[in-house]
Amino acid sequence: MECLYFSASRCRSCTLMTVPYAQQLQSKVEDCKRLLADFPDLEFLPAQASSEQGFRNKAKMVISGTTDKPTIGILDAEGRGIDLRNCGVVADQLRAVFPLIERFIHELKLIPYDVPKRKGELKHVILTVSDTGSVMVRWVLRTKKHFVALRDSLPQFLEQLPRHSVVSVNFLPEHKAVLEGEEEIILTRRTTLEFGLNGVPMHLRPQGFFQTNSEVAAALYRQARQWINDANPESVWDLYSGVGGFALHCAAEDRTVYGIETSTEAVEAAETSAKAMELDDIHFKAQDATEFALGAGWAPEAVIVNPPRRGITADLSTWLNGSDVQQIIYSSCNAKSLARDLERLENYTPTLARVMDMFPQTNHYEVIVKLERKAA
Ligand SMILES: C[S@@+](CC[C@H](N)C(=O)[O-])C[C@H]1O[C@@H](n2cnc3c(N)ncnc32)[C@H](O)[C@@H]1O
Repeated sequence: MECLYFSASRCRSCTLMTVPYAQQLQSKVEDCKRLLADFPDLEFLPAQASSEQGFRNKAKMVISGTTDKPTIGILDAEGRGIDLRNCGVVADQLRAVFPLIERFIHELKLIPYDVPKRKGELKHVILTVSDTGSVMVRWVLRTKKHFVALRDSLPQFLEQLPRHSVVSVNFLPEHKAVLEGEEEIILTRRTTLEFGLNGVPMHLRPQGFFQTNSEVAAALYRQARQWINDANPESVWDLYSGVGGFALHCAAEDRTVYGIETSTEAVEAAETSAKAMELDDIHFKAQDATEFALGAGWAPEAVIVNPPRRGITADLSTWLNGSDVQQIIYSSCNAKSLARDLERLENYTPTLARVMDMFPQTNHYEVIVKLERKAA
């Protein structure tokens, strides 16, 4: 893919930008095979490719420059803004929102935050687009100074956005290299962005986690659903369930499903989906995954885990080894911690793996692995 920002050295985030896509995919599969080389029975299914461009459903943009001439993009090493509004990996529907952001910065006289001087108000805009085309816009402000202006202009702003869009304001008062603060005020009546991956309604709240590549996320959930349905377990736990993507895809008649996740907001979002799908034997709980497993007093037939980059805890691996769980599906965005965890899961044989290219143009990838319990 051609990127003028990359060739002009204005942005180097996409480290593989000059590598042909087929080669990128092949080297990710090779990297994954190398990291999982200690599991000789592991068969790799063909990798799931992604679109090369416009695949990111989320854009996290730093606002800098001035009210008259804001930059929407990143900061250079000195903390000055670099405009990246034509970034090719961001979804077209999000790029279409940038001119509107600029217009509202002008019209409402919003003052971009100046990092070196530690002055100004508007720090970032964080945008997400759902697969149905609705958009979530989050304005990240230093203080409440511009809040009323943003709130009062909401009707005009919403008029320019796709239907069912969500708008919020987040406050990040500290001078910190983070993207957002804890306090968030949702301005729209609608509080969640609705996705419909594979026809399954999923809801994202402003501070929640959602896979950043909708096309590949849909393929990931289909893969997990297929493996679960092949084994047809009566009970499934989805640990680290987020807004419930795996759990909701694997729900079926005569199957009990639990989704366990620490974020209460994500759990509420998952419950909204379950209600909309009229599923009764699916249960979401806000709890630490290891704590839940160790304290449950029973084990399901199958467990899905999709932890953050650090992987699952040693205690959870130990518990799984000693349980009656017959099948584990492990979806990981870090094959190194995955390799460590598969080693610890000594009572299971990893049998199938599939690289899912969630993050094209970078070295990162998701991989999903199926494990079967070894015969006693
Ligand atoms: C990689 S995301 C996966 C989310 C979800 N499975 C999906 O497909 O979108 C990891 C999730 O684990 C949650 N999490 C982090 N630590 C946790 C813990 N100790 N116990 C349970 N969930 C946790 C995070 O809030 C996040 O939603």
